[in-house]
Amino acid sequence: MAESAHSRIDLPAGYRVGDWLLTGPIGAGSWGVVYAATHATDGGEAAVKLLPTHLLPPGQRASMEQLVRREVRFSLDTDHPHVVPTREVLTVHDPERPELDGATALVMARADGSLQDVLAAHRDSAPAPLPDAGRILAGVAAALAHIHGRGWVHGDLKPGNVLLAPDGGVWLGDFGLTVELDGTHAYVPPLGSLDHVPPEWWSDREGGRSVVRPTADIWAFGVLAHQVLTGGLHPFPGSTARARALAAQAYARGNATLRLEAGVPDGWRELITDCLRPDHASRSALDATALAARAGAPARGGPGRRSGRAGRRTAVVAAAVAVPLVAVATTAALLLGQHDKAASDKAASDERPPAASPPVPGAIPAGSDVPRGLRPVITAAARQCPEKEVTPAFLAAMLKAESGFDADARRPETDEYGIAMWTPSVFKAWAKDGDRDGDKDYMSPPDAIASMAGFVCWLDQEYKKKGLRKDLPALMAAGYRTSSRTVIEAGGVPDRVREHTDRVERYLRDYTR
Ligand SMILES: Nc1ncnc2c1ncn2[C@@H]1O[C@H](COP(=O)(O)OP(=O)(O)OP(=O)(O)O)[C@@H](O)[C@H]1O
Repeated sequence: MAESAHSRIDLPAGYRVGDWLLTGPIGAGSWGVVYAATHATDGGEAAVKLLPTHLLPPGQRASMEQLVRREVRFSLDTDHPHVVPTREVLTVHDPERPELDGATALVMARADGSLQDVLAAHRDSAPAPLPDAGRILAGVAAALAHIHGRGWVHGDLKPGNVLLAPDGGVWLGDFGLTVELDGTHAYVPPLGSLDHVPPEWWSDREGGRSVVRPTADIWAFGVLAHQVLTGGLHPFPGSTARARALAAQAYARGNATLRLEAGVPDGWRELITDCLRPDHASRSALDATALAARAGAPARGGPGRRSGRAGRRTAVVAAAVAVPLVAVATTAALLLGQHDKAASDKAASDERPPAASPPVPGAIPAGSDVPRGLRPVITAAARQCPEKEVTPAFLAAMLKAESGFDADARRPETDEYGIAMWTPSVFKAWAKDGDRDGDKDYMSPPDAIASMAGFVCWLDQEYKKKGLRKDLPALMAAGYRTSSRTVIEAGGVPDRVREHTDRVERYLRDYTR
């Protein structure tokens, strides 16, 4: 299925999608292909995931389109240091390439590679934790806690979906199976990595769809943690993914015991055991918040703590004799077939305590007065702009200064309306359909905020072109109240809007502390 959707996509270097020039393919997944790209004007780097669904047979198209819509929605609405940042979402218009015309393009920050690549590189070494194992797992667990906290389930946690950022950061990616819970569970097509789905995945079906719960991610984390801490070994025996899945089901039925690899450090051993409880009910004692706390707490005696390096090496060598190579499949889906990979790792490891999640620069602080419901809208709007000054905190400061976050604000005497105080005729030139309901309405906060983000982004770029690089937030606020020309001609903030721009700067400082 996936092959037919994107296997014909073969784009030359320099192919343009929006403002992005594709430089070469990175890889392909179940229903998309990912290209490296650079920004046409500022040279910034990105990864562009092209998701063509229109060529699928009608029976598959509807459900794939739904998955793509969810992936886009989740990606735009999520802002977390351990979730791959999405810059913008575009639609490809290229009638000369029917295989691509109409495809969704997800523009993401570009990673250097995935955890799967690291495991593959260690496949011929003796089983041992990957360098940085604790930090990687703490990052993944923090991402899961965030995702679950917002009422979603990732649904496809596996090493291939853990991306490693150029600065060493850890990002969870690929939200193709990510789904918002409806109460305690949700339904998705029966897709997923056979090596990472929980035992109940095979039987818990309704109308041909799998029931998915947060505990499915917890199970997948247990498998992934075992792989990371052993250089790739799956916790269940078997030379193929299907054999390992059968072994996991035998364990879930009580016909086999869980035998983790001997070299898994003690604290992690207990955590992995809790993640791999045999059924949803017993696993649900561990939620993702507790998982993240335990995965990120080596200094307090949590999983990362371990006796001396020499002791670990002895255990690892013993394990290497007892358990030769266990193949690890990274297959994407039942629908796609499988490929196996043997994996193991160097005996030496450097398990550093995980760094605490750094605050995202420019994010809206948790305790601020920005209305909760607006935060994802503002965050998604800021993401549409590649300029570093256009942050969620800046847009929030602008909205507070413009309307005090009042969606019904009106100033008829100056012809300004709504949360972003748009003048209707000006709005028309910048209008975006932020809530994607088919129209663009300055009284709709998502439309007004997305349009504001687009306008201030353009202002920022105009100022930079003219060599105005200082106090850009104040200049954007001034340009929004007057015009870019007024600000450029004044060479700074015109006096008549100084009071307003001071307010924006003050709010921005409050949100940046
Ligand atoms: N932001 C990114 N930066 C760099 N590489 C990426 C990025 N996102 C995905 N990739 C890489 O692109 C390839 C395809 O990724 P994609 O998420 O489409 O599929 P997958 O996770 O490999 O498979 P599946 O979709 O079947 O689960 C993978 O090799 C992945 O590591």
